[in-house]
Amino acid sequence: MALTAVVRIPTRALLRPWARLRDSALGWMEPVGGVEVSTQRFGSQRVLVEPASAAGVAVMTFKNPPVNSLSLELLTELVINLEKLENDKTFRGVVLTSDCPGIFSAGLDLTEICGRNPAHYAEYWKAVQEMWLRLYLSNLMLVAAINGACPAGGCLMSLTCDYRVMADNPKYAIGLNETLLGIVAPFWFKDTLVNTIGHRASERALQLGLLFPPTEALQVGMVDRLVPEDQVQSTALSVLAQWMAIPDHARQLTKNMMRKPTADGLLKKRDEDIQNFVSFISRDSIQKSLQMYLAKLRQKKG
Ligand SMILES: CCCCCCCC/C=C\CC(=O)SCCNC(=O)CCNC(=O)[C@H](O)C(C)(C)COP(=O)(O)OP(=O)(O)OC[C@H]1O[C@@H](n2cnc3c(N)ncnc32)[C@H](O)[C@@H]1OP(=O)(O)O
Repeated sequence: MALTAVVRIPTRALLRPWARLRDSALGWMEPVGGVEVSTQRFGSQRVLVEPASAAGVAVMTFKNPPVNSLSLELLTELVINLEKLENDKTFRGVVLTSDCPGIFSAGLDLTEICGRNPAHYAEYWKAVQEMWLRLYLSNLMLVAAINGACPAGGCLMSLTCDYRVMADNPKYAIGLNETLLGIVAPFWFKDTLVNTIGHRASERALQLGLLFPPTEALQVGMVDRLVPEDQVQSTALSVLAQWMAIPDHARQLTKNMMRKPTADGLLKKRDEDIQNFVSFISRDSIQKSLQMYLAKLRQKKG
């Protein structure tokens, strides 16, 4: 469709920005009693979903350049697209990957947690929680095709998947590096890591903010397989093909049995976790650390 084409947006979507994002993210723009707007205003989508050639499988590609940072918009689109895939019973498995060369995701968008107000921090953190809960408890089989750097929130996102394939390129690294920024990975980040690589390895990795190159990530169990860069997505798809042989109901119940207690840890105290985040991130000392870190990232080029 040409960028200037006119579509009708339902009035409810104009009244509620969240609904508008929903509609634009998924192309659910129904031609019912609204006002006309140009699609140009909704042109760039941050999460692409394409059916793969194998039946029942989709590829979800994050497209939020330059580094796929987890902005509020990206998080929102991700959750909405996942929900849409879950509701469409033809899909059983999804590969999560990135469209940004050399970067899977740079993690939380630092501009969302730096220099904003408490209400924004609360809204943002709720969206981060939602992303984690939805991915971690998804009934779908999720395979991360990690085709680039994967720090912090990017690593968390990949850890919610059922299997991780990473590009065997020593330039890339994966890990929860929060302490290097002077911040602390929350308990549910920690729990997700412990469930993946065990307690001792997590303790060391979290305290030191370790970013593992691919070979070490494989050794510690943070990723399941390394392949040449150009085979990451095809390998993820073939892993999914193997998982598809398992009856869904048995696999889903097993996944839920393994993960629900961890998710319940957050579900029981979501509001408290938001309050803790807001008061932690609003501290002057934390804001200073984040500003310095962002400035360092920006200076790299100069
Ligand atoms: C009690 C409860 C307490 C709770 C505490 C809070 C818990 C918070 C939990 C999670 C934290 C996070 O996820 S924080 C994010 C951490 N992420 C990182 O440390 C990664 C930072 N980025 C990089 O290392 C690199 O950018 C890269 C390896 C991902 C890519 O390198 P490359 O050289 O290709 O690109 P640049 O570094 O030049 O970056 C390009 C451009 O993007 C900006 N950028 C990078 N990362 C982020 C980010 N995470 N958020 C926002 N913006 C980012 C970077 O500044 C450059 O911008 P400019 O083009 O303007 O210079």
